[in-house]
Amino acid sequence: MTNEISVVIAGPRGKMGREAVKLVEQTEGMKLSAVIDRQYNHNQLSDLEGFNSDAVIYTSPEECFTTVKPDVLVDLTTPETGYLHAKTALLNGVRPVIGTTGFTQTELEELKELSKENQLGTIIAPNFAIGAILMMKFSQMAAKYFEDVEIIEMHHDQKLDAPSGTGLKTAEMIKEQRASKQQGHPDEKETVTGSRGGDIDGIRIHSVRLPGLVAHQQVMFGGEGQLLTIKHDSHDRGSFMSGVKLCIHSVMNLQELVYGVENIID
Ligand SMILES: NC(=O)C1=CN([C@@H]2O[C@H](COP(=O)(O)OP(=O)(O)OC[C@H]3O[C@@H](n4cnc5c(N)ncnc54)[C@H](OP(=O)(O)O)[C@@H]3O)[C@@H](O)[C@H]2O)C=CC1
Ligand SMILES: O=C(O)C1=N[C@H](C(=O)O)C[C@H](O)C1
Repeated sequence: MTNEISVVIAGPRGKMGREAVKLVEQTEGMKLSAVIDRQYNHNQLSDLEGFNSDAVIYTSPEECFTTVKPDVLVDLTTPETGYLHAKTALLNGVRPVIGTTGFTQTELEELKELSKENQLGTIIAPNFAIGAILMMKFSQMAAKYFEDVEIIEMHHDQKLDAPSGTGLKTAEMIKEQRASKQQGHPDEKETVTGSRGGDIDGIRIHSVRLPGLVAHQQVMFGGEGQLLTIKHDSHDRGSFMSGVKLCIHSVMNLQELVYGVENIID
């Protein structure tokens, strides 16, 4: 009989997945029981360069969950795959911790329902870094006093989704705080489509993608004669790992879906 949390990681060869594999392997009380990868079915992770874990690789999430029966799935893949993995996990008694971003509102709602029906915790974490979570919370606070705000999120050029999960969540949190407003001049016109960025209830959001970046965001509030900028930078993916660890522990005690790590740190 062991009290270890049995964890499966999907996307172990990815930039985040590699860090998460190290984290789980190095954390007392957690065991990396298997990984889900679209290649290398039934190999051991240690067959791949850079890994020394004896965790077995599965290409089929269903086979993985029914064979291994883990407690938690940590997904760090792509939007379509992450959604399928989360759904399959919930249907097989496994609690998802989802770092993957880019889910649609309908997908989020569906996972919320499934989580509730199965009384299994799920955490959807647009950003695991404590600094980014605070940036979102501070922005929500500031929105009470400044109604004009624009978000600039900046990421590496391999990112698939735009805007980022963090940018979207920041806008949603600000929206909860401020009255709806269309910003800028009422007659403004874009002479180049997209110049004013995305529009979330009047909040403008701009996505920058450049090699050399990791994950960065600034939230700019403008008022009479003043500008408030709230900014966060992740310079490397180690910044996300304490949040991943917290979520693996927290999801064990949840019976429903929680969207945003800010809801579990308080
Ligand atoms: N919540 C947070 O704090 C953070 C979230 N993220 C999010 O995590 C996700 C992963 O990011 P990152 O590690 O940078 O991305 P990478 O592209 O480096 O890694 C993605 C991994 O997913 C695998 N993958 C892709 N498609 C499939 C598929 N169809 N089935 C199974 N596996 C698949 C890839 O395998 P292959 O090599 O075969 O393509 C790869 O190993 C993104 O959604 C990103 O936005 C990132 C950082 C922080
Ligand atoms: O793809 C990334 O890299 C990141 N994705 C997340 C997001 O979409 O907000 C979190 C962080 O910004 C890094």
